[in-house]
Amino acid sequence: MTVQFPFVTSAPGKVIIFGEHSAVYNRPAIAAALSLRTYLLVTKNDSDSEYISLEFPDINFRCRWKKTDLPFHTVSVNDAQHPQPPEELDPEMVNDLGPLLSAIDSPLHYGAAYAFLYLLVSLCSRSVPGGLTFAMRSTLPIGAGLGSSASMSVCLAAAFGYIGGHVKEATVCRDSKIAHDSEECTFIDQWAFMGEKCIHGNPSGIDNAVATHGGAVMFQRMGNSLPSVRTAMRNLPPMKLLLTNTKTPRRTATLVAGVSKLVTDYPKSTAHILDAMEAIAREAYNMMLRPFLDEEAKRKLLKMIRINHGLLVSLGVSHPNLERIKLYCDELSIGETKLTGAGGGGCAITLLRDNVKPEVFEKLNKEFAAHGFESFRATLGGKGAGILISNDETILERLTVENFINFRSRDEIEESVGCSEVEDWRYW
Ligand SMILES: Nc1ncnc2c1ncn2[C@@H]1O[C@H](COP(=O)(O)OP(=O)(O)O)[C@@H](O)[C@H]1O
Ligand SMILES: C[C@@](O)(CCOP(=O)(O)O)CC(=O)O
Ligand SMILES: [Mg+2]
Repeated sequence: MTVQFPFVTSAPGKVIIFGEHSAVYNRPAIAAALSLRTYLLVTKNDSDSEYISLEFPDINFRCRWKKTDLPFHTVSVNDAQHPQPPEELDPEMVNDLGPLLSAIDSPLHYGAAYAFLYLLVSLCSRSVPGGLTFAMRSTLPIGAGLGSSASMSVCLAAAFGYIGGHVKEATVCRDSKIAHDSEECTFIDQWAFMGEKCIHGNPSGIDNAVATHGGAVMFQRMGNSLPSVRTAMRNLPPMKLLLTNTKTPRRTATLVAGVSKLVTDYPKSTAHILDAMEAIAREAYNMMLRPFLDEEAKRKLLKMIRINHGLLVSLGVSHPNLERIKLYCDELSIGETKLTGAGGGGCAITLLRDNVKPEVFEKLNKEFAAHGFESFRATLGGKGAGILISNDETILERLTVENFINFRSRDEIEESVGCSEVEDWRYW
């Protein structure tokens, strides 16, 4: 299989509707892909063939490594087989990557570089061409609970899987159905999970599953040695969701570690909290299987959002700014609010009641603007991992590192290379 450069891979972010954090403790959770996505451009420059470079302007980070310094010797290559991800990060590889990462002092940069190198060395052998540059841009807010880390890991796993010859070029075009499944998807999903491990230690796998397969899922991790269960929810009933970003930065790694400590220190009481979260996710799943929600179902779903948020508060993962959003939405009676993703800042979702008057939203937006919060309506259940390989001159002109670095807004990214704008995108 010949690899054609340049190419772009892409994957969506996600919204967890029920079950964040409890998902890490093998409880079911419900999440859907989001219309905001990450794009990874891969270009080849033959005059710079000793190096592999990354350009991650979203986090103000660029770095490059000599190809001969990469620890390819830690991977045993069997050309007849595609590499299988280990249960845990490989200790030898982790050890050998240490010196390549030691000069990086920001945890944001460190996590991104660690996932990048781990997946590069695992999926591309020594024969990886030198002179490659990987430029990443995201239309998602980063570190805000919408799964930017998983969409990044999926883009990396897909790109390295394609370069390493483990993932065939995708063929499914734009109009075919969402929540796609294939051998390639399974491979990308499993390796993206390793990327998530590099970034936040103990992921459940729900974010990479949604970013790979798209659509909406009920997901349950079954422990380290058993495969997770992923049930596609094909007809998510229409739900009016408002997403609000507190813009308060936080790291998933810190919040997941905080909950882990609480679960260790208070095993009995936290077990009840996690059980309650499981019950909510299961009840919500049964309700969300219906093609539409009657009044009674809507009322119940609103209450479940409220209960789930309360349980997350008790795990210590809310933040005063998330509570402010909840307070304003409660005061104006526009719906029920819960944090989404790891919490501690980042985003809240509000399930809106019907018939909220436009002037009420105006009032709410003024309150939010005064605090620097940003609200947007989300489209849920979009496409999963995709690849753009094109021979069209007008598209090729856009696929330059410089162009990727200089995009100034979400709209510019979407208009230039976006999945919703460019016809040539294909999905695995
Ligand atoms: N576009 C991007 N460019 C570079 N790194 C990214 C990008 N998106 C995500 N990351 C990595 O993922 C981390 C954020 O992951 P995380 O804390 O799990 O938050 P979330 O997944 O909710 O956005 C960042 O610190 C960075 O290391
Ligand atoms: C808290 C958790 O449930 C979701 C984290 O999502 P995010 O990184 O905040 O987008 C962790 C996980 O499931 O891996
Ligand atoms: Mg994340």
